[in-house]
Amino acid sequence: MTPIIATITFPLIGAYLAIFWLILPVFNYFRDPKGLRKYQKLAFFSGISDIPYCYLSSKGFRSKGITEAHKKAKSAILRIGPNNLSFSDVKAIKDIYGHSTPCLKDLKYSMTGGPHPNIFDVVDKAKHSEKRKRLSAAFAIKNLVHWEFKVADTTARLLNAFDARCTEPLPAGSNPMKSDLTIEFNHWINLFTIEAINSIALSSTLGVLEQGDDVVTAERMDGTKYKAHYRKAQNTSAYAASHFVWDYQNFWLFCQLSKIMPKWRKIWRETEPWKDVIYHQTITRLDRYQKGEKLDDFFASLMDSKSGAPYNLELGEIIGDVGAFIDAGADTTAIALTQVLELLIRHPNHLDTLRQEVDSVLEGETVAPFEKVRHLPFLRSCLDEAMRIIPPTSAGLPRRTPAEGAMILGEWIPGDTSVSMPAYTAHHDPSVFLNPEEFQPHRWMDPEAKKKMEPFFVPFSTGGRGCIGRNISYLEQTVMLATLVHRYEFALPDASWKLQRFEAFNLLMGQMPIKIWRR
Ligand code: HEM
Repeated sequence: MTPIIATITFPLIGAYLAIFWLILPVFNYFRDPKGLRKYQKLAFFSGISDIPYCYLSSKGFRSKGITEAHKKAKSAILRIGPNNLSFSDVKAIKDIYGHSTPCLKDLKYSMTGGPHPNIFDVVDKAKHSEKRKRLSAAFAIKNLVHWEFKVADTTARLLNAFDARCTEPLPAGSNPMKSDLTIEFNHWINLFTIEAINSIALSSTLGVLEQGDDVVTAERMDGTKYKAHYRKAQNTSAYAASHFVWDYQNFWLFCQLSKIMPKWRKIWRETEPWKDVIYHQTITRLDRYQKGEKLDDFFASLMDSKSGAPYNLELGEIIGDVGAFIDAGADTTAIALTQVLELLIRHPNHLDTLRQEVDSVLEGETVAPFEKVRHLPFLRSCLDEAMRIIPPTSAGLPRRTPAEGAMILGEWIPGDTSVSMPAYTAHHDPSVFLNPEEFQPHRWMDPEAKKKMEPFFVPFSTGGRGCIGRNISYLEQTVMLATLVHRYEFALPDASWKLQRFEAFNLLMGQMPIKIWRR
């Protein structure tokens, strides 16, 4: 930069920052047009900037941070940004997310979505209903039977990998040797959920379970192909956005500024293949469709109505929705399965109870048949209790009040305000879940108690924008957990070992090295 340009540029940047980051926000804070100044703040600067919330997000567990901040402030409503309110009373769930809420998905979704909104990030109610209706049959509980054989087949492929990595039984009371920790469970279970969703959604087999890694083909729109890390690209995309997206005004600027740092340049580079993986998966399946192959998968429901009439969607929309399935449908279920296994290994009494229940219905099958295990009450209690204690999507899902405002928790919240309630906060409310920090699957076994807890158990969110893949996830989780506990014994490195997490959009899990051996 020449000295003359520098003399003009730096004062301009300085003036921009002073006006838009300080003078206007402070002026608006005191002018208080929406009356939000009465609420307690997450941090000293939360009334004038979203940076404190971005900072909390960058620390890796914002849902827990927000839960603690509500407790510390002894307040059910917390101002977490100039135009952003967090709620901690479970009664707010219905107001913000319930079927009759007037709130819509917040700006976050359009900012991180692609050029064609997909079923996950589309904001407009009518457009969302149209998409959801098209896909509802494919996701319906009565149609699970279509996907069961795909899940069973993928489970059997994971067992091949696990059988090959089995070790000798662990002598009672000892810790495994490092060389016996042959399975990084979170890695393998992610490969399983990646294969399962690609099979269910696109009739595609990637071969990652046979390879033991996440390397797949990515394809640019000009047709050039290259090899890319599927899971790494997906997770890094969520990781990168989660640092900056909460400041809607400055999101783009923060992303660009971050690229000054070599660490962030590398991170953004690693995100790039994700769109090319989605493109390759879509184009490959589209080619099979155009050649007249009849396949039973989500893609088929996206292309033609039940009577066979084509929807004639634009390619961009098809790519968008395929991206939504394979993005939303893999890591969430993998997080749930890693979490439940960790908790069960740490609570051998519950693992024993679960084994007895599963063993009582299985008769030598390698993969647990869904029909035999789907109604086992303790199995379902273990899955739900793990998703209660650590919801895979723990953080507050941002919604926006309509222009005319909305009643939340008995308070009138002005229009165009961001509002949210973290599932983590709801699931750790002691007035609903007694001793919320304890893993107690039995809490779900009493039908009366269950009825009281259920409205506030929201790992899949709730209402019209609740998870459409819930039944499929339960299918995968139920078959996988029953199969694993029936076939293997497991051990963690030692009692002090801790599972690492980073909350991007979902609560991504770190490595979980385990020793396994056949029962
Ligand atoms: C344990 C597993 C899962 C959890 C915890 C989970 C959680 C959620 C949550 C909390 C939402 C609402 C997101 C928001 O409002 O921003 C959601 C939406 C969604 N999920 Fe899941 N999910 C899981 C599995 C799946 C699976 C297997 C699929 C299969 C494709 C899937 C597909 C979707 C889609 C397409 C949406 C958007 C629905 C809409 O807006 O109409 N999810 N999920």
